[in-house]
Amino acid sequence: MAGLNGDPFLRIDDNIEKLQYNNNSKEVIDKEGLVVRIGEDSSNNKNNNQGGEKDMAGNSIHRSGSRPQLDLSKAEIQGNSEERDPTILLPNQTDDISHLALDIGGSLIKLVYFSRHEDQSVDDKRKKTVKERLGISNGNRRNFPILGGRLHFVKFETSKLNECLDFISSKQLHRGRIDSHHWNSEAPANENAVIKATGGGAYKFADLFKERLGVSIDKEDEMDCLVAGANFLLKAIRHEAFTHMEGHKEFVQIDHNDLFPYLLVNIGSGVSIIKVDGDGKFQRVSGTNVGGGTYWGLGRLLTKCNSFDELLELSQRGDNRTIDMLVGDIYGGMDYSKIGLSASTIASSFGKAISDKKELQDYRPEDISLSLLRMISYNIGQISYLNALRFGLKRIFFGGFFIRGHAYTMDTISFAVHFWSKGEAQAMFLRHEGFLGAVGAFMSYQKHGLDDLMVHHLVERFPMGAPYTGGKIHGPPLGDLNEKISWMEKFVLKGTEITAPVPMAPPGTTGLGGFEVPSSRGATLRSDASALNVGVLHLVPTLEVFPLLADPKMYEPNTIDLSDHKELEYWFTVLSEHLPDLVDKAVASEGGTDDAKRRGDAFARAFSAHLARLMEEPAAYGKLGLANLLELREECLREFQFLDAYRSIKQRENEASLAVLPDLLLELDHMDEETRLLTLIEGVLAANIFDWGSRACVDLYHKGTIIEIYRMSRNKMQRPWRVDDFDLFKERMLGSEGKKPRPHKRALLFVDNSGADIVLGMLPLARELLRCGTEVVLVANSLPALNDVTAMELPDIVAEAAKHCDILRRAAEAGGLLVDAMNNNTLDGSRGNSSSVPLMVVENGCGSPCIDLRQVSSELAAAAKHADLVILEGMGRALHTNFNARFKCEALKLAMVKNQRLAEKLIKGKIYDCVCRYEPAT
Ligand SMILES: Nc1ncnc2c1ncn2[C@@H]1O[C@H](COP(=O)(O)OP(=O)(O)O)[C@@H](O)[C@H]1O
Ligand SMILES: CC(C)(COP(=O)(O)O)[C@@H](O)C(=O)NCCC(=O)O
Ligand SMILES: [Mn+2]
Repeated sequence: MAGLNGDPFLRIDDNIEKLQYNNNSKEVIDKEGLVVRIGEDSSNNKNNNQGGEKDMAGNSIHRSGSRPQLDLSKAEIQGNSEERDPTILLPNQTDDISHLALDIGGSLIKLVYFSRHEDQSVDDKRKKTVKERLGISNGNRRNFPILGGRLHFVKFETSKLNECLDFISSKQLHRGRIDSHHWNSEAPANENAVIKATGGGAYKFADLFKERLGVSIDKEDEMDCLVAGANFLLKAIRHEAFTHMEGHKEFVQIDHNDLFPYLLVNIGSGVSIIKVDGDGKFQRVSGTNVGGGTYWGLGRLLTKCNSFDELLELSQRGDNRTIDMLVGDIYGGMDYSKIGLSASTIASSFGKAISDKKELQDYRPEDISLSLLRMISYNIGQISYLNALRFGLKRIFFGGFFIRGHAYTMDTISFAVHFWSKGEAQAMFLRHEGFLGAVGAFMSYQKHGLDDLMVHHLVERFPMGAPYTGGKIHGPPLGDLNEKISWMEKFVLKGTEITAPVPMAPPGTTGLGGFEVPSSRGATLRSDASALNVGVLHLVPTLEVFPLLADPKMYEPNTIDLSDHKELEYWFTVLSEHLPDLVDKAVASEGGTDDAKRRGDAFARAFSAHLARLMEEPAAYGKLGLANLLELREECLREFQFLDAYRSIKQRENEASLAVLPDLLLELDHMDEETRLLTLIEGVLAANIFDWGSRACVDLYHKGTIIEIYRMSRNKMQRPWRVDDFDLFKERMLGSEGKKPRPHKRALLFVDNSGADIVLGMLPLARELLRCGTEVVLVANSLPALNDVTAMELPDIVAEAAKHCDILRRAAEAGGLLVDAMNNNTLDGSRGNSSSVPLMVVENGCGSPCIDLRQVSSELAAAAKHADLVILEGMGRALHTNFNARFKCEALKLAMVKNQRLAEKLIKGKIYDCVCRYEPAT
C-alpha cells in the first residue's frame, strides 16, 4: 500500500522511553494493608454528574422528598425583589446537611461517610452536540445534584474514641455542608451541625462530640437503622449476600421482590434477632446476651490476648478436643448414631475442664479460643434457627462484626442452622456485615437520595489508600498522593509479614454434627481491615442498564468465571508478568520523572497486593470475573494518577493509520459490494491485533512497523474463521436473490483499540453502514484503558479521517462531530449537509477494556433506544465480556483472539483465530 509517510515506518516499540522498573517487592498485603482499602481514595471518577433539570421531553423534574430538604417556612426576599438574583432568607433552615453517620456500639464505632467527586468535568463539546442529536439536551435522567460521590466505610474500637474523633476532625467530616451544588468543606464550622448516630454510644458520648467537635448528635433508633441498612444493602449491592458452607463461599442473587420476610441476626457485642417483613416493618423477636462481646471478653480473660484479632488468630491453631467434652468422650469413642451424633460432636463445651485436674495455665490459649468460638457461634446458630422456626422463615442473614469475615465462624453458624433445620433454613452473610446500623443511620438523613438508588448506580472500588488513625500505623490521615506513596513504601518494609498466607482451609466435618479442628496452615489472620471485604462505593446516578439487553436479570457480563482456581492462577500470572511493562509505559507517559517512577512503583505494589489478596480469596471483593481484574488494574493506575499510560502510543498509531487510510478507502471503493463487505469485516478482525494488553501481540510489535503488522495480519485472514457467521450477516446486509433488504436504522459500534483498529478497521465499516443509510453511533470508553480509544479522542480522529472522505465528512457534520473537532482546523465549522445520516460518538460510561452492560452511560442508553444493530468489537468487549450476551436487536461480535488459553477454552481454536458471530434479534 502506498501513501505511507515517515512516521508509520517507525517500529511500534521505538521511541518509548525504557525505564528501569524495580520489581523486587511485588506482593504487598498486610495487617495495615487493608486499612488502606477502606481509607483514602484518590481515584478518578468516571462520573461527572452533569446536572440537568429536565427530562427527555424537556419537562421539569420535581425533586423527590429524598433530596436535600430546605425549610422554606417564613422565607423572605432580602433587599430589592426586583434584583435578578435576590438573596432569600431562610430563617428556619438551620441544620447542616451532614455527610457522616455513626453507629457507636459497645465494642466498635462504625462510620459511613460520603465524599463528593471533585468536579472533573472537562469541556467536552462532543457531549453537548451528541445530546442534542439524541434528544437528551439536558440529560434524560432525573437530576441528582447531591448524590454523585463515594461512600466510605471505616471502623474504630469504641475504647479508642479519641482516634475516631481525630479522624473525623482531620477529615472535617463533621463540617460537611452543601450549597445547592457542592459539598463545601471550606465552610466554617456551623454551630448547629448535626450528625446522625445510632447505637448506645450516640447517647453515651453525645456530650463529648459536642465538646470536641462542636456537633450535636441526632439519635436514631438502633433497630430501625439495622433493618434500613440491611434492606438497602441487599437491594443496592449486587453481591452483598453469600452463603458459607464448609469453606465454600457463594454469592446469592437476591430477588428484590422476594426478599421479605427474613430473619436478621446481628452479632455485635450482644445479639439482636429481628424478623423483617418490609422496609421499616420489623419486630425484634429475640436476642441473646452471649455474643461477640462474650467471645472477646471471656477470651481475653482466659487467654490474655490483647486484641480481638489475636484471639481469633489463636483459634486457627486450636484443638478444642482438649477442653470440650465430646460425644465420643462419653460413649467410649463411639458415635451415638441412633440420635445422629458423631463421636466428634461437642457434647458439652468446656466440659472436659471439670474432670481434669488442670488449671487454666495448663490449657493452650489456642484451644481455649477455639472452644469458645465454637461454643458461641454454634449457640447463636441454634437460637437463630429456633427463631426462624418460630416464624416459618427460611432465610437468615447474619451481620455484626463478630463474624469478621472469618471462615470458621461462618461455617460453624451455617452448620448449626443447616443441622438443626435439616437443610430447610439457610444461613447467609453480608459483606458489609458490621456496617448495617451505620448505613441505616446514614440513610435516615432522608436527603442523600440513597433510598432511590438502584444496583446499577453503584460501582464498588478497592483503593489502596492510606491509613487513618487506628490500625497499627498511627498518624494523621493521609492528605495527598505523596503521603500515600510514602505510606506504601513504609509498608513494603514489612513485606514478609504482609504476604504471609491466611489460613482459609475449610474445616472438615464429620457429617454427623461435629467439626474436626480447623486445619492450621499458616498462623496469621488477615488484617482487620482487609477482612471487611468492602471497598468504597461510588454512587453514579447517571449509570443505566443497557436497554437492548434481552434479559437484564439473566445477564452475566463475564465469560470467564475466576472461581475456578486454575483459571485465576493463569490470569494472575498473565497480569503479573505484564506489570513491569505496564509500569514502564505508565511512567514514560508521565515524562519519566522521579515522581512518576515513585508512583509507578507504588502502583505496582498496590496492584500486586490486590492480586495477591484475590489469589488467596477470589471472592473477597464480591464475585470475581476476568473483567473485574482488568478493571481493577485500570482503576489502580488512576489511583496513582496515571491518567493515560498509553497516550503517546495511541497517538503514534493513530497518525500512522490515518496516513494510509485514503489508500485503503480507495481500494475499498473499487470493489463490488460483496467483496467490500468481506474486506471490511476482515479488516476489522485483522486490525484488532493492535492490542497492548496482550503479551503475544506486544511481542509481535517488535517485529515490524504498524503498517507491516497490519498487512501481515490481513494477509493471514483466512475463512472460514473459527466462528464464522459472515454469510448470514452478508445476507442480512445485501440480501439474497437480488432482493435488497431494508438498511438498519441505527447501529451502535462498540469500538476497541486506537490506531489501525479504529482507523483502518471500524471507521471504514462505519462508513459502509452510513453509505447504506444507517445512522452510526461510535461507542467508546469514557476513560482510557490500555490502548483503547476514548470518546474524547474520537472526534479528532473522525475529523482527520473525514478530510479524505465525503461520506464520513457529511455524516460527521450531520452528527455534530465536525463542528467541534474541526473548529480549530481547516473547515469553517458550518453544518454542511445535515440531511445526511449522522455519525455520532457516545461514551460508554466505563474505563476498562471490558464492558458490563448493566452499567452504561445515560447517553449510551439514550442512543440505544433507536438502534437495531449492535456491533461489539475486540476481545475485551466481545469475548471476555458479552460473548454470551443476548440482545433485543441484531448483534455482531467481532474479535481476534490474542491469547492461546482463551482461544482453546472459548472457541476450541488457537491464538490469532477470529470470531465473527452474528445473532439475529431475540
Ligand atoms: N477489632 C475488633 N475489636 C473489637 N471487637 C471486634 C473487632 N473485630 C471484631 N470484633 C467483634 O465484633 C464485636 C462487635 O461487633 P459490632 O457489630 O461492632 O457490635 P457493637 O455495635 O456492639 O460494637 C465485638 O464484640 C467482637 O466480638
Ligand atoms: C485486555 C484485553 C482484553 C484487550 O483486548 P482487546 O479488547 O483490545 O481486543 C486483552 O489484551 C487480554 O485479554 N490480555 C491479557 C491476555 C494476554 O496477555 O494474552
Ligand atoms: Mn482494547
